[in-house]
Amino acid sequence: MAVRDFVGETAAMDGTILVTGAGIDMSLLESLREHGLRIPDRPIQPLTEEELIRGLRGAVAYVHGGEERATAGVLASARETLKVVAFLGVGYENFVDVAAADGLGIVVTSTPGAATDSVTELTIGQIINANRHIGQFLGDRYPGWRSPEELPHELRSRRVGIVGLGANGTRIAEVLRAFHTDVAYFSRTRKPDVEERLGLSYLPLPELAGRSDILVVMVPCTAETRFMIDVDVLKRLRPGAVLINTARPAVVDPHALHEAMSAERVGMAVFDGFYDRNSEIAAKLLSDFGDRLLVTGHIASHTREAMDRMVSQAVGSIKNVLSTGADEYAVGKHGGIS
Ligand SMILES: O=C(O)C(=O)CO
Repeated sequence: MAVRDFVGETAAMDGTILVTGAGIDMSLLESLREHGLRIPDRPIQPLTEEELIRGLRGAVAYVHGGEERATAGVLASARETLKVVAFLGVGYENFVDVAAADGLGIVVTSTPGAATDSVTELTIGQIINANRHIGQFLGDRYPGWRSPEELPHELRSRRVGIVGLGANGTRIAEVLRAFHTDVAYFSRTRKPDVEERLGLSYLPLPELAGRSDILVVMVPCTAETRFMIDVDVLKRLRPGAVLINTARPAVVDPHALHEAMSAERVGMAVFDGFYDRNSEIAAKLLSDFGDRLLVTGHIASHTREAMDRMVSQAVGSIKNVLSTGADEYAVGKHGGIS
């Protein structure tokens, strides 16, 4: 389809835009009216596939800011009108079936960099929280340490390993270095410039785990990274280590985590977003480890600044796709950064 036809068709369609999620400033979408899109009053939070399919009826664009899954079936149901899915965030892998979208000619975009500071803040907050046992002493509880060995350590004397040195991993390393923390990393591709700038050392994953008091997981969840933090990695951690996973839960094998927490190899684990709560292993982890397992409800990018940045970036991407069929933040076969 020629670009002009594409634009003309879109404008003539007077289609809608489906917006999902929470905390989205809808006024940031106003300029999409120029592209013939009707803007809804508020985002919705579809809970079921049927609700999502219904929400997508007549939609030309879809801002995905919620926790719903745009499966192959969902996307196929919208194929007549849907041109673009703008995912708010970078971890789209388990939320949008990009291969199916590619097959249907629907462009999927993401928002790299928009939430980096927010994700970093939550991660650093949880590192400090876990390292200093803040949660344990809330309510004016006095520790009464039985020995000096029980005392927590300053970050200056902790060894942190970061798995994944993308934008988020790099920013986390930068902040940790401000605490004079010893930081090493593992990444699919080595980053000599970052190593030099921040004084980081690179190690293969097993070695990285073996020297880490705190292991931070910051990789997308793909076929390659699913369960990459497995029994072998966890058993190498220093006893009582802290595992911080503010990326995607499934990067850590939950059965291996249960084993490592039972053996107190992992002293504390932190997740932002968790495994399917209906699964037996999720229930077991939550019931067996109490306040050694800290779980937040996927809030890493939930700040006003990150949300506004992500929505503005998504609006730019939607405009590009509707007017040219392409965008620099497109993922999958449409290229771009991921
Ligand atoms: O960027 C993303 O995909 C996030 O989920 C941030 O938490």
